[in-house]
Parts: sequence; C-alpha cells; structure tokens
Amino acid sequence: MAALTRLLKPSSISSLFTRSLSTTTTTAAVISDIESEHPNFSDPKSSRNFQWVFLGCPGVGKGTYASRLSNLLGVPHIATGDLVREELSSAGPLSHQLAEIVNQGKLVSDEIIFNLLSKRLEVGESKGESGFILDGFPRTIRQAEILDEVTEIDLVVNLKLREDVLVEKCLGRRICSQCGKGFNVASINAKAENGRPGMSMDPLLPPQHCASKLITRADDTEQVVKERLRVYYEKSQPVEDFYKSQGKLMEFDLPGGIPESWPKLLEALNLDDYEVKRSAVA
Ligand SMILES: Nc1ncnc2c1ncn2[C@@H]1O[C@H](COP(=O)(O)OP(=O)(O)O)[C@@H](O)[C@H]1O
Repeated sequence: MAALTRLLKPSSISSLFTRSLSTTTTTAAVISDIESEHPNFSDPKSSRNFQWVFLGCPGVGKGTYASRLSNLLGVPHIATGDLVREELSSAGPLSHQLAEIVNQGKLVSDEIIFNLLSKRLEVGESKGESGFILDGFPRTIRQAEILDEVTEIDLVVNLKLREDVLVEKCLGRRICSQCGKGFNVASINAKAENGRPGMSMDPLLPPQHCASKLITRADDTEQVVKERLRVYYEKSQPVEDFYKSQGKLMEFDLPGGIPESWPKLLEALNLDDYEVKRSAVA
C-alpha cells in the first residue's frame, strides 16, 4: 500500500479529502478508488517524493525550518496557517468567521482546513509540484487519520523548545506586510533552571527595505499565544503519539537559534551531505 499511496497526485489527495469527509468510505475503498484512477501506482521504478510533516508548538519555528528544507529539497512548503491568513485577508465570505476563531487562538474547523488545503494542492499540481512539507497540519487526531487514509507520510519531525522561550518568540514575531517574510525582534536569553540548559537566540532582523513595513499577527498577543499553547497541548499533542505509534516521529530539541539548530537538524535528518552536494552542483 505504501508504494501505491506514495505515488498519489495532489489532485487525488484533494478529491479524497473531500470524499473522506463527506462519506464513511473505508481505507480499502479509498485505495481501490486510487488504483482504478491511477493504473501505474505499483511501478517500482517511479521515484519517491518527500512527504513530510512538521509538528510543534506555536512559535517553535516550524515555518522557518520547513521553509529552509523546502528550498533545499525542492518540495513545496505548505503551511495551513498561511492558507488561513490568505483567506482572512482576501475578504472572501469566510474571512469574518475565520478572524473571530483565529484571533481567539482556537482551531478552524476540519472542513474549512481541508477545503483550503485541497485548493492549495490543486494549484500546486497544475504547476507540476510533487511531494510536500506540511506545517501546521495535521493538528487534530481526525486530521491525522484522514491524511493517513489519503496518502503516505514518510517522516514527521517534532520540533521542541522550552515554553517560556516559545511565548517570547511569538511576541517578537513580525511579518513584512509587503513581501510576507517573517522576522523576529526578540533577543532571547533564557536562564538555566530546573536542569534545563540556558538558551540564547539573536533576533532575526529584517533588511532595511522591510523594516518600515513590519506588522504583528493579531493572534500573537500574550493572552492569545497562551490560549494557542493550551489548544496545542489538548488537541495537537495527541497527534505526536499517533505518529510515534507508527514509528514515523523524529523528535528534535532545538538547541538555540538558527545558526546552531539548522546544521544539527540537517545532521539528524541525514541531509548534511545533501546541502554540500547541492551547492556543489548549483
Ligand atoms: N490544521 C489546522 N487546523 C485548524 N486550524 C488551523 C490549522 N492550521 C492553522 N489553523 C488556524 O490558523 C491559526 C494560525 O496557524 P499557524 O500559523 O500554524 O500558527 P502557530 O504559530 O500557532 O503554529 C491557528 O491558530 C488556527 O486558528
């Protein structure tokens, strides 16, 4: 089954998301649908994609590391939080309803998330994308189960950081309103305590042309960040166990900021060599 599902195209994934939500389709029925739609599934010569998931609390840096890996591996970085924010700023029919949920730190309904994700996968397929690094999805057991029905995830990376640092990082987050890039103005110096090592992180400051256009996410206030952390522990932490039981979870304790963490993450992923080889052929 792994060989079959790995070859799934985003369009099949998106249509299957919809089917999984609207019917009580069993996995066997879903797979048999895939086989009839894609007769070359079991071709062993087909190359495999990276189909990865990034988990971790708000502010841990999922977006930063997923986006770096996406550039390195040449697969799209798909962040459901970004899809939600795009929908919010589009002033479409959903935006009012979404603003209320997101600004309280709550989760958007699975139906809305699957719709946004399906649309994103379809656009990607039309551009010839393959593979993905998912960031911020799945965030509930139900999302993980449905994802499991429609495709095969190769690896789940669970990023971890001290909670006091997470809150400081969220409060320091800024986005350039023009280019959309993320920065962080917090200068973190967390003391060693209760057996935990101290940790320092330099701010990630914007270039001059972005500096005057920085905005703060409406959900990055202390009260909402704390609520998002509570929601994470309640709804998303069980997703870690879901993947742990499948033997797909790689835990990664971030040792500090990007300069210390990035090389160590590449090493943990066995990709340190990959970066050198890619830059040699570039
Ligand atoms: N998979 C998802 N399921 C439900 N809601 C989501 C999902 N992904 C994003 N959201 C909504 O978008 C908000 C921002 O998401 P994100 O940028 O991933 O934030 P975080 O910094 O908390 O990881 C979330 O607080 C939630 O309201």
